[in-house]
Amino acid sequence: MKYQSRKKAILLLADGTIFHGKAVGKEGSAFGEVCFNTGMTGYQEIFTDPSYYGQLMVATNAHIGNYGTNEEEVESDSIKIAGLIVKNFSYEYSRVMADSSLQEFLEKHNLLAISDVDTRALVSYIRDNGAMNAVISTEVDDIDKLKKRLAEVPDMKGLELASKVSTKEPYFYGDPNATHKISALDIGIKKNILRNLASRDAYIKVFPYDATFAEMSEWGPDGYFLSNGPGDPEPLTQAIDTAKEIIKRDLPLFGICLGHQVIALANGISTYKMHHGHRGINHPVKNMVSGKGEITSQNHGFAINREETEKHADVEITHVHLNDHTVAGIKMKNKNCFSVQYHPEASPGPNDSTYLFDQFIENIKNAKITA
Ligand SMILES: NC(=O)CC[C@H](N)C(=O)O
Repeated sequence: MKYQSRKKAILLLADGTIFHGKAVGKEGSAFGEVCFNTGMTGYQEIFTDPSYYGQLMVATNAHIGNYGTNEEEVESDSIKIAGLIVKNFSYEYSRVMADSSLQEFLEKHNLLAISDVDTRALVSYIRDNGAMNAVISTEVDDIDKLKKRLAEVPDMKGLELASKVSTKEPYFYGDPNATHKISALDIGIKKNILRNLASRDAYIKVFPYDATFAEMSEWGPDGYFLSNGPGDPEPLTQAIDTAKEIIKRDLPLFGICLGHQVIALANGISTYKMHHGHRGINHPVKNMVSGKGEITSQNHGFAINREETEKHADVEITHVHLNDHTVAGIKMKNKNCFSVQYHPEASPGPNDSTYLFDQFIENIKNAKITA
């Protein structure tokens, strides 16, 4: 499509600020919470990551689309972001492994994207003013109408979204003859987590977001996993109860991101909405046990309360985010339970934290020995 022929588009923030751009292809309006990701690569994985459900994603990388898309590089079966905001959109692409252009991929999934936005100014605006609801739209002639519709979009704080992305029915993943059986609660699970578990000799049964402990334990799993996912963790009352039941019985439990927040809530530690969150693939984390640094992939807008965690008798902080000293990982002192706020299954990398999957499998093996 010719640059000149593209329709005008805007990004309107909830505080009334407007950024100008052009429609990439499709016309219309898309609403959500605006957030930015600083990763230089991995756009297709980001768009399909269920944790982004309900969010308008700004890519800080100045060129998006230039390496096309590949059917296999998805974290779920559809695009989960609510809309896309970029600086330069590449209609052309070049990569041996690519099977289509990003434009075709967006069209197939019916996603609204706008380009030619001053994303550097936009990102520093979000950094200064915090994450907020916004709309991207080609309906630029009636801003007041857009403002009214935007005012009706619910706040991310308090929003339960896991039910929108979770599987409706339980399903199995991996080799049925694998050594370890794991029950995973799908509150927005990424495919690469399942790949990481299955590649460590595990067979996984994935359950809907509201599965009870009785349902998850019925097939006799060796360990339990709580996934990443979108929205505020606090309204996930059933998931929190299920976590409590697993913890009470001291069964092997591992949680990632939203799953980590659910484990904290199950321990009575509160969560809060961050100013603008962490989204990128170069976030520095310190492992407080080994003293080593890890470069990690992150994607979260909520975090667990650090003071409450420090004071907690049964919970220990194992990982800290080095930019803002928020809690990046915990373990329970006398239970077989640990979790991280970041993404050890990062794809594309970094792969510094994949040892956490090995640790989970070790925990499962040890529990089998002592059982
Ligand atoms: N990646 C995730 O699991 C994100 C968890 C949660 N929705 C948050 O924004 O903090």
